[in-house]
Amino acid sequence: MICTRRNGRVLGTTTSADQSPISFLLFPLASGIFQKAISSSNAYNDQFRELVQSGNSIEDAYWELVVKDIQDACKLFEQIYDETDGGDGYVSVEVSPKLADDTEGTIEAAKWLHKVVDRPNVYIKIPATAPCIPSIQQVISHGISVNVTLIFSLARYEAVIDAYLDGLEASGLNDLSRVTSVASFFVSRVDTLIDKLLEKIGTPEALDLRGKAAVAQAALAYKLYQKKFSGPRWEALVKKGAKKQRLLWASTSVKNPAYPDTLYVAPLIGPDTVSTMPDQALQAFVDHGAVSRTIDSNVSEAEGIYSALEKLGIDWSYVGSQLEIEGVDAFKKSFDSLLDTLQEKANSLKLVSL
Ligand SMILES: O=C(CO)[C@@H](O)[C@H](O)[C@H](O)[C@H](O)COP(=O)(O)O
Repeated sequence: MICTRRNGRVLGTTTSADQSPISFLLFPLASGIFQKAISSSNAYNDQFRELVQSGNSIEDAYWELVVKDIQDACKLFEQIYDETDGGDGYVSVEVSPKLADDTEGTIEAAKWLHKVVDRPNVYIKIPATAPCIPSIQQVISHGISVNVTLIFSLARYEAVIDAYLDGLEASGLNDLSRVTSVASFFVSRVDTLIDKLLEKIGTPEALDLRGKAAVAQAALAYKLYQKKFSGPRWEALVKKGAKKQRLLWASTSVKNPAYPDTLYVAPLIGPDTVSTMPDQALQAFVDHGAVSRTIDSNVSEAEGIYSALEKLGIDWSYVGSQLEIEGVDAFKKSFDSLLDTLQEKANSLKLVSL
C-alpha cells in the first residue's frame, strides 16, 4: 500500500491483494479541503486579490483558483497516470453541489470544468442523485472521466454502473481506454444511521447487528461490481479498451470509538478497489492493518447480515435516501461556507467584492 501526502495530508491510497506494485490513485479536491487550505494559509492571497480586483465575483474567483490548483495537481500526478496507462494518478474536482438536482446544469458544469482544466487525468465529480444519473451517462458519453460520489445503496450503485456502461456505449468512440470512472460508495455513515435504528428496536438480535451493516453492504456492492463487469455486454466494451469503473470506498474513518479503528478499511480490500483514508484511518491501518484480499472472502455472511437487517424492519431504500439527503446537504453547506471564507478573505484583504 502506498500513500501520498501533500502538506501533511494523505491524499488517498489504493490497497489491493493481488496487484503489485500498488500505486496511489486519486487526489480528491472537495470544498471542505479547499476551505481549510484557503483559510489556514496565505498561499492563495495574491491570485485571489488579482481575481477579485479584475472584476470576478467571489464564486467565479473560487472556480479560477480551483481550476489552477487542479491543473497543478494533475501535473503532479501525470507520471503515475502515464506509467499506469491511465489506470491511476487521477485528480478529482466536484461540480457545484448546488446542481445536485439539476440534470442539465450538471452536464454543462461537468463539460465546462473538463474543458477548462484540460488534463487527461482529471475526474469530474458528480453526485449519484436520481437527477444526476442521466447527467453521468451523458458526461461519460462525451468522453469525460467521472468520479461518481455519494453512493449509499445497492440500487443506486447499480444505476451508476448502468449509467457508465450506457455512456461508454453511446460515446461512439473506437478507443474507450481514456474514459474511466470510479464509483464512490460511502461506508461508515451507513452504520451511523442503521445503528441508531437498531438501538430504537432494542432487541438483543438488533443490538448484535450494530456495526455490521456498512461492511456487509459494501461486500454486496463488490459482488454486484463483479457481476456487472463481466459477461457479453462488458466483454464487447473491453474489446474497445474499456476499463472497469472501480469501486472507491469513501467515509472510511470510524465514527463510533467503540469499533475497531480499521473497521472500514481492513474488510474492504480487493482488486480494483480504492480506499480514500483520512490520516486517522490511514495511521491505524499502517500501524496494525494487514493487506490481504478480504472484500469477497465471506459474501454469504454479508448476505445473511443484509437480510437479517431487512427482517428486523431496516428499510435499505430509506437508509439510502436519508443518507443521500444528508450527504448532499453537507456538500452544499461546505460549499457555502467555503464561499463565506472567501468573502471574509476579500474583506480582510480590503477587496471590494461584487
Ligand atoms: O466524496 C468523496 C469521494 O467521492 C469522499 O472521498 C469524501 O471526500 C470523503 O471521503 C467523505 O466525505 C468523508 O466522509 P465522512 O468521513 O465525513 O463520513
